[in-house]
Amino acid sequence: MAKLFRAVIMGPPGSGKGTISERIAQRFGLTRLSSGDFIRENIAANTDAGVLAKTYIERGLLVPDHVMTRLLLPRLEEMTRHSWLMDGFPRTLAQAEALNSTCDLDLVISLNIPYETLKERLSDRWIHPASGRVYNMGFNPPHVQGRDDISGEPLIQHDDDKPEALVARLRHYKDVAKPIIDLYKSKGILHTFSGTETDRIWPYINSLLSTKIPMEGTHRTQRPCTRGY
Ligand SMILES: Nc1nc2c(ncn2[C@H]2C[C@H](O)[C@@H](COP(=O)(O)OP(=O)(O)OP(=O)(O)O)O2)c(=O)[nH]1
Ligand SMILES: Nc1ncnc2c1ncn2[C@@H]1O[C@H](COP(=O)(O)OP(=O)(O)O)[C@@H](O)[C@H]1O
Repeated sequence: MAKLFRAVIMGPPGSGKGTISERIAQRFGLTRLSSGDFIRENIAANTDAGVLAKTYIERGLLVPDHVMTRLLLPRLEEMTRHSWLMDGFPRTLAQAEALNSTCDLDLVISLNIPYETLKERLSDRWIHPASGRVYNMGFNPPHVQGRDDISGEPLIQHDDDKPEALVARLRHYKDVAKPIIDLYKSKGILHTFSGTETDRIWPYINSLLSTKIPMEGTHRTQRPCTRGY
């Protein structure tokens, strides 16, 4: 029987996590989860955690670990029938440890992309906030300028994609990601992909996942997101 599959994708801002997650979700039928989208949904719905999270995001800060885990872990525990890929969580070692005590991950993808490449990409990134679809005016422009391909709704640019904010984000990523990457390496589930172009990295990710993920339509088992099952 097909086994459910749970994975995390990590990488600095602009490394292509959103773009690659979307491809993985389409190709393998995984549910794509994004911590940022989830927080934005909670802010829009005015939940207690959303209101609290907003006060941090507005100041350009990470949402504290206890708020993130309270928001996300119950959601993951509900996903007993879906294979999923998580983007944006864990972002600290404490989050990784909390996830580890709730869920057995099958695989972690870590993207290793040069700084100059990241800077170029992010200055040209546009997003459809409702779906999380990302566009780049050179790499994958929308069919109609400024509009999402599927909904036709307007695209927006995040303030923190500006160059001055980016340097600090990248430095911060390096510091906090190192212990998380070490943790997943020690568990033997880390796969690192390096390069300057998503289209060149994608075939390697695709072939790795083809050997690991049951294809869409074969998700027959139920697997609680709890250790020990
Ligand atoms: N020129 C070029 N642009 C790319 C390539 N791959 C992705 N992009 C574009 C799409 C976006 O506009 C931007 C960043 O990609 P993503 O939003 O997928 O990155 P990621 O989710 O890691 O960023 P985040 O953590 O949300 O800031 O770069 C590539 O190979 N070449
Ligand atoms: N795992 C997380 N831990 C703490 N804060 C988070 C986490 N994921 C998202 N956030 C908060 O939500 C914001 C938006 O997240 P995201 O959409 O991933 O965009 P970005 O990382 O590009 O800022 C982040 O800047 C951060 O404040």
